[in-house]
Amino acid sequence: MSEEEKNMGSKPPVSKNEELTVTIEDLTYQGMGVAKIDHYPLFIENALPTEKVKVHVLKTSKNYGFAKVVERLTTSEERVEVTENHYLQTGIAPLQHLNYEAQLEFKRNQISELLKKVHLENIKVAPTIGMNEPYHYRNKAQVPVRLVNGKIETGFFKKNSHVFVPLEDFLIQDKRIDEVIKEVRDILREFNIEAYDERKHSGVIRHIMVRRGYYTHEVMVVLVTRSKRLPMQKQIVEAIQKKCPDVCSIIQNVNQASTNVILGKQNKLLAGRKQIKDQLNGITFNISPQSFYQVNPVQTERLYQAVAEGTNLTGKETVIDAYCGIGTISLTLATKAAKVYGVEIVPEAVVDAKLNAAANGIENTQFETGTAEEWMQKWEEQGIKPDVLVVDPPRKGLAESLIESAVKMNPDKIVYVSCNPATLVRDLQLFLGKGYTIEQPIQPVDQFPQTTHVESVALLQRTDS
Ligand SMILES: C[S@@+](CC[C@H](N)C(=O)[O-])C[C@H]1O[C@@H](n2cnc3c(N)ncnc32)[C@H](O)[C@@H]1O
Repeated sequence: MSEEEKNMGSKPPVSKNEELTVTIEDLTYQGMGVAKIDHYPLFIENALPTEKVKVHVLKTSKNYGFAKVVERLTTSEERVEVTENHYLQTGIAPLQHLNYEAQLEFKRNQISELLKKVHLENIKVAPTIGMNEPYHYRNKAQVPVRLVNGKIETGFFKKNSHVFVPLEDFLIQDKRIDEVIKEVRDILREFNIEAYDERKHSGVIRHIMVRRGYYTHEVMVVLVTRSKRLPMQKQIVEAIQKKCPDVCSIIQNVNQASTNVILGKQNKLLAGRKQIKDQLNGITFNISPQSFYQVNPVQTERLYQAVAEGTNLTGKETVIDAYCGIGTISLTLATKAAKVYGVEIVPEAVVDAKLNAAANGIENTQFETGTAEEWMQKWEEQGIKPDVLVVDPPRKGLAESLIESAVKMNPDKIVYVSCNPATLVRDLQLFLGKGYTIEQPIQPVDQFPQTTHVESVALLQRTDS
């Protein structure tokens, strides 16, 4: 039994409001410092391994507690001095205080540690591919709009609270997106448009969403409203077009539900086009408001290059791209394959994927709307035999049923693109038990600098191939 397990159930060795001096031993996957008092973990924001800190205990439970730094007594060599605490407090940039080299290592290490836990330390993890400029990279922003001191503001909420922090520089968003948000906010102020009030479920504007093409510079503005009607619609649209000539799509999205989900189902095109365009590795993509599109274009090109290297296509292969979004991976691979099948659950994204294939003159793709689980089974029953399967699931990873269909289809290679190392390692174990092996290091690619998110690519190969 470990010391932690022995302590479980006994009274915590610290109590709320106590002040004590501790040394940080570790960093959690959420970027919090960990200090141990008699093996009892205290989680502390803005504290890095090796640092000695005086802390105030905020909360204790049976097995762990939370504390905040009162004074930092020693400073880690890996610390970046942060003058603006908002990005840590709102969770926009929970690793902002850790230097970038150390962030990249933190991400690589997360995957290695998870592999070690399940005795797969023989699988290597390559150094994380990082960015030269790890700020202002996001091509999409979804910013809440609230009334603060009688004024409409855009910003973010402090973590786990209803405290709203107005912001103008969002640190990790494309700078032009920040400017457009400010312009739109000012226009909403000018026309006295009401901000959403979540307690009363009243008001008009809930969020401003902005997307910008990295290569095309085309901008989409989505005004997410609680009400079906957008007062002063014509004037607002004209003002946005006048102030921001790069905006080529203005959409109203209606979300009447009391929910944290940002977008509702209904889009009304107010001006311009329903989609904006962007490019990745020389291929043009149309992007609708609801469609998933990787948020870091510079790193996405590197991510997709890692996928393409893993597949090592010769032009003869049949490929399945499960969880294909708007077909970005499918179309990247289609020029090097005989046929690519894609499946995606969001209908708008499938419309985009088909449009994208046509717009790029790519004729060897077939996109289906539905769940990857159901379509993998259908394709398996239809006798489709992929040489390569690419999976790029959401954080929850793969369903066991999909893994079963995949194994029955017996592809030579499975390229697993993951945004969650925990589910990646869980799923890899299942494939390893079913005739697949991993010979090449897993490749992390830093899609989300300053945050704790970890993206990586793993290549599974059939043992008898
Ligand atoms: C991480 S994204 C990857 C998209 C695409 N490969 C890319 O790089 O842009 C995952 C995608 O899976 C879709 N999705 C989620 N659950 C799904 C399911 N059960 N079946 C098919 N697609 C699903 C999401 O809508 C999203 O587009």
